[in-house]
Amino acid sequence: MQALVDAIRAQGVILPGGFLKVDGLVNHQLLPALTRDMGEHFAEYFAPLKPNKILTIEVSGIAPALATSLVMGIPMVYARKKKPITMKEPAYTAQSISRTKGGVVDLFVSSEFLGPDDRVIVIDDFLASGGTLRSLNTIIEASGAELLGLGCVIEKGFEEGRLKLADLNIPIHTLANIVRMSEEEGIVVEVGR
Ligand SMILES: O=P(O)(O)OC[C@H]1O[C@H](OP(=O)(O)OP(=O)(O)O)[C@H](O)[C@@H]1O
Ligand SMILES: O=c1[nH]c(=O)c2nc[nH]c2[nH]1
Repeated sequence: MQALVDAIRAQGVILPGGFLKVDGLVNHQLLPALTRDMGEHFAEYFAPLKPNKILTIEVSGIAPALATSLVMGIPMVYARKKKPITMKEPAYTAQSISRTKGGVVDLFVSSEFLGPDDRVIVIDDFLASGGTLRSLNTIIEASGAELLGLGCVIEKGFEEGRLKLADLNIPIHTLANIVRMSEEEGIVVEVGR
């Protein structure tokens, strides 16, 4: 998605530890036209798989997942990181590592909104190590739903999450790929794959 690549080149900042700050378009402020385009790209790519549900994880996955759900006309469910008292049991749970905040987080999805009838695509903001998708897949498997594919806004190709998830045997589609980034070279980014 060329507009996303341009926005990353214009606004992306390299932070210590191999982190990319894109708070102006993905992780803090959201841009309506860019976010709508993300949804349209994911919807077009995943429509042939005929999903009936989108799963994401709070917080930064919600915007691209909702944009996709609006175009596809299917519900979007987000895994919660704290179990509210309103959540109906049984809830499926898995642990994941928060890359930006550090530490282990618990993820919860109620059986009320995910089950054996669901054909699921996962939409998230970043694909880095692939650990988060692995955790969501644990939840999907426990629920009896079927995982059809993964869409992420930004892939950090140098972390090789795509390779690490190869055993899942699902299509993975990203909108921009960070090939590498360093002080010397800056952010080397290309249209996703
Ligand atoms: O492929 P991975 O190595 O798992 O990294 C990707 C995950 O890291 C971030 O989550 P995080 O909890 O840090 O941030 P958020 O609260 O902004 O969603 C991001 O939102 C992805 O879910
Ligand atoms: O804002 C972010 N920047 C990153 O580099 C990253 N990697 C995983 N998750 C991330 N979130």
